[in-house]
Amino acid sequence: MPEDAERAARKAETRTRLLAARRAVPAPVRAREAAELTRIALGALGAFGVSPGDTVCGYLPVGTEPGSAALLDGLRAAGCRVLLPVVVGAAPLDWAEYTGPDGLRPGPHGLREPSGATLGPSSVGLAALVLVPALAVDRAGVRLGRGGGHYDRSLPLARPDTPLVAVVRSAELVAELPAEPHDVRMTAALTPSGLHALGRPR
Ligand SMILES: Nc1nc2c(c(=O)[nH]1)N(C=O)[C@@H](CNc1ccc(C(=O)N[C@@H](CCC(=O)O)C(=O)O)cc1)CN2
Ligand SMILES: Nc1ncnc2c1ncn2[C@@H]1O[C@H](COP(=O)(O)OP(=O)(O)OP(=O)(O)O)[C@@H](O)[C@H]1O
Repeated sequence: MPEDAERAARKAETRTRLLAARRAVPAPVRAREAAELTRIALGALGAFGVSPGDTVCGYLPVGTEPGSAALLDGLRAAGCRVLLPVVVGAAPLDWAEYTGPDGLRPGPHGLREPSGATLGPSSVGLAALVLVPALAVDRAGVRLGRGGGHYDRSLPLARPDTPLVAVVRSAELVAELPAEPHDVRMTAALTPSGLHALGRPR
């Protein structure tokens, strides 16, 4: 098998294994982990250089993903403007403001997306912090996502000094993942056991 096809097959297999492991976590454990993620993320805003009035790009978890709407509500209560991704085919992600649970409508892949105006793909460049959904992340900051390449096309539009924080379960922070040239490196991992700096600080 050519090298690329081999790596793609390995990544697909890893995604299947990680999603199955997430599904095996009992709902009460997931809820406890989500509460820890909220506590740790809100406690770390100052360390990330995020102040009231700043914009934070987050995401609404789908299925068994770590995270919660409560984390987004907490960011808003801390005075942040929260943007959520809006999928537009294979283009870089668009973004729209999260105004609370009532301002959402169903999107693709079981996602809920803001029903308000989209702000354009470059609005990720307004973010003081980006919380990035991931299936796994390694110590060097290499992220494994859903396989659509959405975040890899969008994150180059973030400011170079903006922390890019992958949100994962503790077992999903791993020693090494297969890296590709287009992979945008994460600067930290947010897990229910704490925040972990990854790769080289930026
Ligand atoms: N919450 C969240 N939002 C996101 C992403 C993500 O990974 N998580 N994305 C990252 O790029 C983009 C959307 N890409 C996605 C691609 C596939 C699936 C997916 O496989 N959904 C499952 C249902 C969820 C599950 O049970 O795990 C499905 O369609 O069956 C979700 C999002 C932008 N928004
Ligand atoms: N910057 C980019 N420009 C064009 N294509 C890209 C870019 N980044 C990734 N892709 C393409 O997207 C596909 C999926 O990439 P990858 O496996 O890294 O996705 P992922 O990071 O796991 O997914 P996601 O970000 O959607 O969660 C690959 O075919 C890759 O070539």
